[in-house]
Amino acid sequence: MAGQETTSKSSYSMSSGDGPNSYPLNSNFQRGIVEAAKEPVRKAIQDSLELTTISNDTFAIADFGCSIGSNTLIATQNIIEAVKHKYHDRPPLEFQVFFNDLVNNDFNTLFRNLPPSPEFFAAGVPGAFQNRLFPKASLHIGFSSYALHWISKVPEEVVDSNSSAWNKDSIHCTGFSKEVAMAFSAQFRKDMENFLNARAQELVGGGLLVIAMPGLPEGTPCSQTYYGVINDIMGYCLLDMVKEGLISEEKLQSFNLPMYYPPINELEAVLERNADFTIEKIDPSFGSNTWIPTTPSLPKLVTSLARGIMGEIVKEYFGIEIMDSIFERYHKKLLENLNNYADIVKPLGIFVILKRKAI
Ligand SMILES: C[S@@+](CC[C@H](N)C(=O)[O-])C[C@H]1O[C@@H](n2cnc3c(N)ncnc32)[C@H](O)[C@@H]1O
Repeated sequence: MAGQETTSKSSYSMSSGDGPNSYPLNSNFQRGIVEAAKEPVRKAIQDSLELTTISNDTFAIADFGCSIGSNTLIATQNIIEAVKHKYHDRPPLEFQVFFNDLVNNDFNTLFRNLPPSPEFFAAGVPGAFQNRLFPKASLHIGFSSYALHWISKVPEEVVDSNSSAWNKDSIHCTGFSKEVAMAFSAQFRKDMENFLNARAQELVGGGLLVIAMPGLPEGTPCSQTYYGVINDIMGYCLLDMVKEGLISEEKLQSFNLPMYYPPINELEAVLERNADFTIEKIDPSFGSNTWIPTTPSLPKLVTSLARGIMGEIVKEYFGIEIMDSIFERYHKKLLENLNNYADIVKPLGIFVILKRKAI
């Protein structure tokens, strides 16, 4: 739709700074994932990392979609410890850690929170991870946690009122027509292929690519998962605000979240099609213990999670003046409907270890 504002741009990032609504203070769930990844990452480094040489004794690690808070620092520190342990009997390594995220990411806050004397050389690498970001064969380990479900853009047909895949009825998940779901799925497939192709060029032979991301168990509709609930509640709040005349219907109709939670079989199919990596491990029910059960504190936790993730998008699209009102409604709706969520499938993660084939 020429000239119409849509959410199809790819410049959104997590809520910046370190204030009460920022991503660093609202990402405990993601921290649980990074902590759960510690042991399988250690094991993969011990058993599967297969480097013939490490030139200049320099070991390069990149975190794709690192965001702002301490989660990326925990994840990269865990990798460094495991690599040091594996190579303890060779000359000491120097570590270089590259923190990648979109250009709008608040890299300043990230770098301000580095430990005073980090045992690595740190660098920020801005740009979309669907593209090449590093020279050929220059990385030993790539890592990405809870970032690859962000697709590079909302598919064009989804915001085109002339298309059968025009999504005017739902911001995400419940209410998606078959055509809308197919458009999101195709965009995810394309983005994931680009991500894998770029990393295949950047990793050395025998290097590892570690991925943790949300996904859906086979046969489970998104609406029956916490991921679906988180996004659908936002949709219901926005709809209420349309009814009250606080935002226009047209504005809501063109709003979509650039996210896709792949069913496990869709992700597996993309991984298997890639000829450059061997699949060392796929765990389709990863990290579910990091979630707390349905308790009265859940609405607060989920609201803070949703604000950390969706806050910037909502602010940019609907304006800063309605932010507090939206998230107050969000919290209230969760409280009112708590009983409806008792049977919702816990958030499930997918954990993948890939090894770059010899080049
Ligand atoms: C939910 S956060 C996860 C951050 C961090 N890995 C963690 O575990 O806390 C997802 C991050 O992915 C980033 N992201 C989304 N799309 C991206 C892209 N195409 N390229 C690079 N980063 C991207 C977002 O800006 C955001 O910081």
